[in-house]
Amino acid sequence: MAVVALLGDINIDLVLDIPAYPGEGGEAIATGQTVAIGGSATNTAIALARAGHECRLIGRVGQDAWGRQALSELQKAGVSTRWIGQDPAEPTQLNMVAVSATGERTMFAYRGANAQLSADMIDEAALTGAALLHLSGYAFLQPRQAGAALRAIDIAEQRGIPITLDVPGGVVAALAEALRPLLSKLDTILLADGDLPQLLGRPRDETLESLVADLLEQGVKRVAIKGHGTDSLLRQANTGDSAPWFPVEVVDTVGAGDAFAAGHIHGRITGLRGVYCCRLANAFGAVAVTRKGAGQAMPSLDEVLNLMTGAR
Ligand SMILES: OC[C@H]1O[C@H](O)[C@H](O)[C@@H]1O
Repeated sequence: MAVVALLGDINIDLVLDIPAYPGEGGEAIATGQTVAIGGSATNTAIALARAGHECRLIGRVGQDAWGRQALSELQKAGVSTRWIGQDPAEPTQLNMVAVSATGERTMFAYRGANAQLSADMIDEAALTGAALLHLSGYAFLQPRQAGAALRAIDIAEQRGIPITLDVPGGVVAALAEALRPLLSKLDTILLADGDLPQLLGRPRDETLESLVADLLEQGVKRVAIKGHGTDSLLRQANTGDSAPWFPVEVVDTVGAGDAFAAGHIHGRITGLRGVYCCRLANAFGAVAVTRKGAGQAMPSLDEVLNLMTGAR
């Protein structure tokens, strides 16, 4: 198995179950709650570690109980915490996540220690021997953390390490300006089709094919379009692959995109063809949505393979 370096948020998610999203100014009574580890890059790291890869997570937590819980859960999942700093001034990021009965989520975040990761904190050793560097788009929301992500990208580029970037749902408007100059550096970008126009600053009615073609012209080598109830796609310069979504019962979509990214990365670093990367990504995502929470909902490889082969 391979070494994967990942950079992004390390959070504690407080997930509240609500019957339906009440709309602005409305009120909802929670019917249940879960407190567990989350953060987009963190979730992907947990899924890849469960698939047997050596995952080195680069990030920052607070010197507090949430930070200690996060480090302990990461270690239990087999993720290396050697490159995670403990910030003396800022708390670990706490995310309030409201999940409705249909599994859709709304998040409220205080970024805390994550946003304190800076370029000078990036230790080149974290990328030594890495088959891939994976970044979460959330890392580009705050200038200091974005500087750290850019430093990691520079190191990866110098060493010829492929870079993957996940664009989380709901934040593309805030990220587009920061992400556009990076496109030519990416091996793979993973995003939802609905986020493409905003990422590229193009009209909403433009076809998916022309938007993907634009991304490829800008130098991204592979564009992975997340399916959720629909086919997922993988486009490269001369080829395109797709795979159908798995019809599972959706309990909670938090972390689904992170699991999807893990499936693609697992396929990529184990040398699988594009169509199998798509299938794996769908299966990782599908298992994740059948369970509550993010980090703890990340699937094992056995669960993924059972879903793909129809085993019970
Ligand atoms: O992608 C899901 C993650 O995004 C947010 O950062 C939450 O922490 C959650 O775990």
